[in-house]
Amino acid sequence: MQEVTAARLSARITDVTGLDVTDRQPFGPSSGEPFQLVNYGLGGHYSAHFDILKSQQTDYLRESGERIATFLLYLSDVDIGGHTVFVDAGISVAPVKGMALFWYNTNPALEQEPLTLHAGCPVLKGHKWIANKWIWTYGNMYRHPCGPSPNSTHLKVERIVNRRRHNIHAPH
Ligand SMILES: O=C(O)CCC(=O)C(=O)O
Ligand SMILES: [Fe+2]
Repeated sequence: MQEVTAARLSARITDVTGLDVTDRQPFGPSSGEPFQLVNYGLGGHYSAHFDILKSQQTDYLRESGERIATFLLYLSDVDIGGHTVFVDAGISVAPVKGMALFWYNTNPALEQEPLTLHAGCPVLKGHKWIANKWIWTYGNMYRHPCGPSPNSTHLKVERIVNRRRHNIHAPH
C-alpha cells in the first residue's frame, strides 16, 4: 500500500472511530499498527481466533498496551464465500468492497471480549483482499477511557501501560 494511501486511510479511520491510530515505531509506542494486507485465494480461510495478543510478548504489547480494537476493510468483493463470522455472537458478514467492520476486542477492564471470537470463512469462488488496522491502548486512554475494573479511570490504564513499557510488575 502506498504511504499516501495508508496515511489517508488512517486519517479516515480516526475520523470514524474517534481513535488515534498513529504508528510511531521504531521511535516510540504506537496507537496503531501498519496496515496488514491479506489476500485469500480459493479455499483461503482464517480459523476462529481473537485479535488481542495477551499471551505474546511483542514489542507492541510491551510498549503500546493491547489491541483494543480492530478495523477490517474489505478491498474486494468475493463471488462466493469468504464471510467474516463472529461464531459466538452469531454474526456473518459478506465482504463488500469498500465496506469495513469495526469492533472492540476488550471490555472496559482491558480484558478479552469473548464475543469477538471470529473467523474468515473459506473463499469458494473468486478471491478476497482485506486490510486490517489494529488499534492499541496507547494514545487512546483519553479518547476511550477504560481501566482494570468497570469503575476505573483511564489514569490507571496509563499506569499499566507505563509499567509494561518499563517492565515493572507492581501490584495494582
Ligand atoms: O478474513 C477475515 O474475514 C477475517 C480476518 C481476521 O480475522 C484477521 O486477519 O485477524
Ligand atoms: Fe482477526
